[in-house]
Amino acid sequence: MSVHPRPVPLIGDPTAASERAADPTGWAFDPADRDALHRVLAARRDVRRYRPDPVPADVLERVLTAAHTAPSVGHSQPWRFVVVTDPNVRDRAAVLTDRERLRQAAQLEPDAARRLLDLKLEGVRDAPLGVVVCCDRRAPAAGVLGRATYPDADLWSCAAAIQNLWLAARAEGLGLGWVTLFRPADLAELLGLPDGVETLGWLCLGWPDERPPAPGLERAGWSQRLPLADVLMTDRWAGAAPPPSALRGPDQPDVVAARDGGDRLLTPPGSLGVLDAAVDRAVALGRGGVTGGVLVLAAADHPVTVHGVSAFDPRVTRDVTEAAVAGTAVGVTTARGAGLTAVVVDAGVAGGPVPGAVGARPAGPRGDLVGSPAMTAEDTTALVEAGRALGREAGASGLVALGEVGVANTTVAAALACALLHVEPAAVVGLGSGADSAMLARKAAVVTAAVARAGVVPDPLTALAQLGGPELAVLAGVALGAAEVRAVVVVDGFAASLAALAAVQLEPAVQASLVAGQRSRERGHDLVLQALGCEPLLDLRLRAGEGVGAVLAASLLLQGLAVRRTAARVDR
Ligand SMILES: O=C(O)c1ccc[n+]([C@@H]2O[C@H](COP(=O)([O-])O)[C@@H](O)[C@H]2O)c1
Ligand SMILES: Cc1cc2nc[nH]c2cc1C
Repeated sequence: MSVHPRPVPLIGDPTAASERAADPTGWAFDPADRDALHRVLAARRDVRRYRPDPVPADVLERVLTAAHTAPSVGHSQPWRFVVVTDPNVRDRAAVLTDRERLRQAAQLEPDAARRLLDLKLEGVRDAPLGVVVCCDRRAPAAGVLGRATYPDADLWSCAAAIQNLWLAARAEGLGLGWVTLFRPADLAELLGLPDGVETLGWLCLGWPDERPPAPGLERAGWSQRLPLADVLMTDRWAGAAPPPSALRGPDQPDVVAARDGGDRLLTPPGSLGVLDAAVDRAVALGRGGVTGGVLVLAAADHPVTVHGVSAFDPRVTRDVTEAAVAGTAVGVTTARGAGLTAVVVDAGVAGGPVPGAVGARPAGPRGDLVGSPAMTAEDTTALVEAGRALGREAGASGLVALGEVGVANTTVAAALACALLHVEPAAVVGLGSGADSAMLARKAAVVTAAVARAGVVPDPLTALAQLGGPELAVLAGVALGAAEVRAVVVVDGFAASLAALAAVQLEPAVQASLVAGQRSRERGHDLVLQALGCEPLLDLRLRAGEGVGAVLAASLLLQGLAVRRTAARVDR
């Protein structure tokens, strides 16, 4: 293997993963600078008394620049600083605080009220400058990275700007007092703020006429700084039960080592995109050396076919399964081309056991979902366990691809999706192997009725028993067993992905073993991939089932692993 000088980017971070690994602490400031930072943090005070002397423009610009250097959600920089020097505005603001002070005191018990009135809270009148930090909230939260989930993160960003301003002011010897004794609407009106712009209060800024060694409220006995231990918890809220889990994802050093390995190739880091992420995953699991794998193809029929929900006769399930055993069905043929072997599992094909297939068939009654559960709880558990054993075995040496065949199982999968994802049938009912609009409407009605019959579904095993199917129970088990032995599990289309999702809901660490092979043509598949947190390698609008997408992706992954093993390296 050839070794080349490391291509150093001309822009951005020039450091190499090897340098960072050799000295993880190499980004630190020297101890004197670090200690200075901590001195500033400890000496920051809320100042309420000021000298009237002006703040020089260059000093003001430094502290405002510090504020503007703050972190912000999605780099949205939502802060706007209104620097108030006009005595008219300042005096009117001071009146507002006078009012609120008395109103707040009136809410308190008499003694507490007197203590509050003893405090000098406003400082607005004495400070030469007022800085009103405003948050411009007019951009829709969903458009800002990180704000769709935490809509108030823009306000927190402004609070971070205030903290920066405060610390920078302290380093200059300036005092700052953060006053929130305002009705926000009053302050907004005083400053003429447009709708959608909110204030975070008024910052008094100027040379301090007090140099408090400790926080004023602490000295006045309102409160004490709590010991750090009182506010610190580890992993979970104190007293909360740990989640039961038998499996673990790869250790963090292995995750980082996988990325380091990628960084040593003669190519820009992550240049293979989604494939690189999948390769990293495999390497972190200790599977960087794999050169093959197994397609586990699970087959079953479904009583729900009586409702006219598939474009095909149920007999097709058996035909495909027999062809798979013979090595000629589309899925196993594709697997062979990809360098994978196949294990065909008969998880309940109608017409009796399929010769040559591994048998893992339900013993008890099967239901049509609408009138009765898909299968019994005992059968569900047994099938998951049978799958688990197969997964362990298949995963011992290589990749494990999940494939299924079962006429009408896109209806089954849609019902299972409703239970596992808490979504409406309309979001997950799709064309399957070729429904028309009338059949789509029947599928939606069947799924709706099935979900209503099943009622509240407390856990994934119950979901599989009530609204799933035997091939999906087997595949959920395969994912569990393969993850147990740290194999990479390549997931196929809609139904196979729901089996993987059931496994993840049973054991969250399974997710670390998953690679989404593809985004299929089926309507609800993307929602399932989102819930899995997996970006698919391929998007070919496949609707072949049988693990076709999984093995095509597995082939790509094997190529990616070979590249990772054999491509030119850089020297550091
Ligand atoms: O993988 C998919 O997302 C996918 C999408 C549509 C159809 N299928 C296959 O088609 C069959 C189910 O389709 P259907 O219309 O009978 O529910 C089943 O055998 C699946 O393997 C698979
Ligand atoms: C022919 C046929 C082959 C399949 N393979 C997986 N699902 C299938 C559905 C049909 C209908």
